[in-house]
Amino acid sequence: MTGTPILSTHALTGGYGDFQALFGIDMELHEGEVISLIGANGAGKSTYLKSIFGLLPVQPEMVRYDGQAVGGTPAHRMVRRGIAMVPEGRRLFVGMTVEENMLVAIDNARLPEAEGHWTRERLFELFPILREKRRQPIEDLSGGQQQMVAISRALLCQPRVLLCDEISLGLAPKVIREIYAILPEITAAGTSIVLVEQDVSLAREASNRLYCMLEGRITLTGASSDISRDAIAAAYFGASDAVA
Ligand SMILES: Nc1ncnc2c1ncn2[C@@H]1O[C@H](COP(=O)(O)OP(=O)(O)OP(=O)(O)O)[C@@H](O)[C@H]1O
Repeated sequence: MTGTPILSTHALTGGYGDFQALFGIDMELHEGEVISLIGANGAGKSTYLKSIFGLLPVQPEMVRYDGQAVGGTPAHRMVRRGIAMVPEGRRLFVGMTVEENMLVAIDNARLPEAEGHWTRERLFELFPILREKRRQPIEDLSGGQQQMVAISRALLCQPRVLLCDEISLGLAPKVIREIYAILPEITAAGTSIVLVEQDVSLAREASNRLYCMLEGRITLTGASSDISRDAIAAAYFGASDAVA
């Protein structure tokens, strides 16, 4: 790909205290693109997203966003700059309503709701069930509906980059399709997406390019439509000939 990426990482290393989980991750995300990151449990996908998003320590030059070194910037400032995350497990606020959960990140948003593309009204059009349930406590919603709230909360930050950590996990196929159907709308609105996804078929279909991770390293990358299933299987499980 040509041009300056909106987000990139450079020999990114990281982990938890003395435990190193990531060993030099290079990645580029260009404007309007969806990239997916696949890999087995424990490969380091969530750790990688957290490292980008300022939830784990990294060196400044390891993460570049919009032409600047931003590695290690705290998450709330990342949000203000234009990076938002839908975390694994959704992390919604129990005891608050659907709408309160949606609004919780707005104070920190890159743009005020009225100036941004994403408004509650727009999100209620995309996810009509949330309009219906807007005054209900979040714990009364199904898993899929809660995921819609988590995505809405992130979009209300008006991000230029959206990091999604396993948004399909534990959801019924119909709900997954409903949620994935809005990804083109998100990119059309000017937001590029990094998608961590366990389901390889879903990851391929939804993304322009794919990265496969194994034990903290990228073992395969290429255009999602070009990479063969055999190459993915080899990269996923660690055969030495996994080359795109
Ligand atoms: N809070 C933590 N403290 C210490 N080690 C951790 C912590 N979270 C994850 N790890 C370890 O870091 C490595 C990478 O885990 P990570 O959760 O990033 O993998 P993953 O690819 O996202 O897997 P999953 O799909 O299961 O979430 C694993 O060895 C894991 O045990």
